[in-house]
Amino acid sequence: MALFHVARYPGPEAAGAEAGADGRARALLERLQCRARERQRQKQPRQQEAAQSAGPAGKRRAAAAQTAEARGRRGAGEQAAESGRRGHGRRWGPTGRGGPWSRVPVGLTRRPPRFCRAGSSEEAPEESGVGAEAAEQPEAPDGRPPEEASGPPAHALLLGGFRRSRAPKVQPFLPAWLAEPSCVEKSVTKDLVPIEDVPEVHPDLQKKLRAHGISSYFPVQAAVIPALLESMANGFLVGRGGYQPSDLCVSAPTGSGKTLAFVIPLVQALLHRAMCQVRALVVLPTKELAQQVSKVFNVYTDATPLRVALVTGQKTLAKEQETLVQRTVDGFRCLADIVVATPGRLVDHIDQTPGFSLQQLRFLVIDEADRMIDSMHQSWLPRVMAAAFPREGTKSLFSLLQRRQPQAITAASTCCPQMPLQKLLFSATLTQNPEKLQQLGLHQPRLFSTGLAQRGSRDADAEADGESAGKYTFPAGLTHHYVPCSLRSKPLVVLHLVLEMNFSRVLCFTNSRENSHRLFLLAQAFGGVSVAEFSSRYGPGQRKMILKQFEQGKIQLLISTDAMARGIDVQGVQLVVNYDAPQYLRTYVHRVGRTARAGKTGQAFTLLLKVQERRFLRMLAEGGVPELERHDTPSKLLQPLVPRYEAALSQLERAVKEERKQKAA
Ligand SMILES: Nc1ncnc2c1ncn2[C@@H]1O[C@H](COP(=O)(O)OP(=O)(O)OP(=O)(O)O)[C@@H](O)[C@H]1O
Repeated sequence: MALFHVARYPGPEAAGAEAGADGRARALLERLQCRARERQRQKQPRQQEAAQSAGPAGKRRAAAAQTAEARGRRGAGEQAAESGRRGHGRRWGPTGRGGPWSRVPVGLTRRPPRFCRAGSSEEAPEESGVGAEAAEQPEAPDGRPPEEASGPPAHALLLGGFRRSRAPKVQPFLPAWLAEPSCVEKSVTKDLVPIEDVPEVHPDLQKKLRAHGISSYFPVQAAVIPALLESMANGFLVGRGGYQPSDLCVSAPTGSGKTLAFVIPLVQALLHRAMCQVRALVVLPTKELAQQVSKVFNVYTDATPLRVALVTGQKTLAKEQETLVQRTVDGFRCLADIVVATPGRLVDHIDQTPGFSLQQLRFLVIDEADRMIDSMHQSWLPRVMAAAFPREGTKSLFSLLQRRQPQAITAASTCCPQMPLQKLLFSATLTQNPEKLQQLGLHQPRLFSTGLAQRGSRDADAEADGESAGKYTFPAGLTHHYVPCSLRSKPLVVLHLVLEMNFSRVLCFTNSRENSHRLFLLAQAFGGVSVAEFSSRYGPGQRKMILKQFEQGKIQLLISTDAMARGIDVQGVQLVVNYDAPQYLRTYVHRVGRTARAGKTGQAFTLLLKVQERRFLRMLAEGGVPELERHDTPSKLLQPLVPRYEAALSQLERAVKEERKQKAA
């Protein structure tokens, strides 16, 4: 089983922690030295005074104390110099060579400092450990503790008297729109709104919704659809008085129906457009997701004049160009009203497709917005904005409607009708970090959220970048479990879960392509379960086929990398297994969100090694995951599978060798 790599959490055992402890040790040591020197400076006049008043005996004691203290300072100075020389390497105790304790590595010691009496109970464990290294002295040769040996007298506190005061917590300042979102019910089984109760939606669209088995709107749809329709009440143009509609951000759990929350209003807004122009652009992180969203658009634009183009790189550039523009005698004709794209391919078309124009773009939807913000380094958004807002003076067929970036409203700016560009952000894990959101240049944004309002702004700083403070909400029908197991037994536990639970669709996530492939080969060799893998080893066409077969129930166990963790909506996934525990809470949210969608129930099992347990469970608890149920798999349950498993392992070894040979050839 050494063939499987397991991503380990960087626990205290990890080398990184040791390096971190070194850095902290050095900082603490410097602080201690500084304080000791200061205390000494304050003490010196008092000692001299006392010595003068106590006569020759007192003078001797004072001199001894000073000598000892100087010795202590020298020792600490050497330590600091030594640590400076060695950089981040492993360092040794302060008095250097000789003493029986002196070769204890700094990062490993956890004893409290003997000289740090005051305040030592308040210190963080790492700091206590480091402090012990910094301040501790060797025992005297006669075995007496240093206080009793020839060092300084007990009352001469060399280092100590310091108390670690808590730094006041900096409260974040959140803009009002983030701090006070419009609250949305998180459960899709509560607060459903019958379709007829939202009369703003076009009757044809209502009919289509019913035809597809949708009789009520989920809470996020009931909140967002009317808000969006209202913001476009003035048609494509800016409202009277220069009114520009607000950008919208939507944060709602996985499987809560966010896709229809933008598809319905966008289709309705474009239903009566006069000319075909690209008015709506939807950007998504992966080809599969883009394909899924374009399918939903196709359903609701069917039997309308609206055209949807998918640009993801699945076809050649030329083929995609044919769906976007057509050359005419006097220029180009646009062929798409709605473009669904991945960012890279979109930029290719902006650069290389003659006649492809975003100057009439009215809606920019950024789905899986937090992931898209992470990919901002690709500069796709500035490229889209530059294409959507032409430089002043550029001649255009639609110069009457030529628009400028939102700016201060003046009498002059309101005299020409302008088409606004409204940004719509959607995610189950939308960041609340204002700095990150600022990169999107949102205009008077409005937030719809299922979870953040209850927590208020206080927790938002914890959320700022990462993964804590109970900020995410999960589908109500999802139950979370963890399975303690060893590295050796992990594949066996997966097979046991799949066979024991007898689910027709199980999605199993690993942290790498390699792990997915080997687990797939092993499960295949084990037999008794129809298994496939989904990763970048396969081309888009093959991946599409695999997804289809999985949806049809032809594949019982699909082993996947995180390529499938986000947004993919496969009906009837009952069980998600995290073969490798995800490293980030966001990843966990999206992986387990492939089950328990649209009000259904589902289960998530995470396999945890002993070293991962504490940290992983803490991460989830801080992130608002309902308590995980422990699911033990005693060896007597696994035992019957072992002989087949051993045989499968041998087959796997052979298969891996064979693949290596083929690669090398
Ligand atoms: N009002 C509704 N009634 C019944 N089913 C619905 C409704 N709205 C959406 N659905 C179904 O719910 C499922 C999940 O919807 P969708 O993919 O939009 O979720 P999501 O919120 O985008 O999830 P994720 O965050 O994982 O991308 C889809 O299969 C969709 O058809």
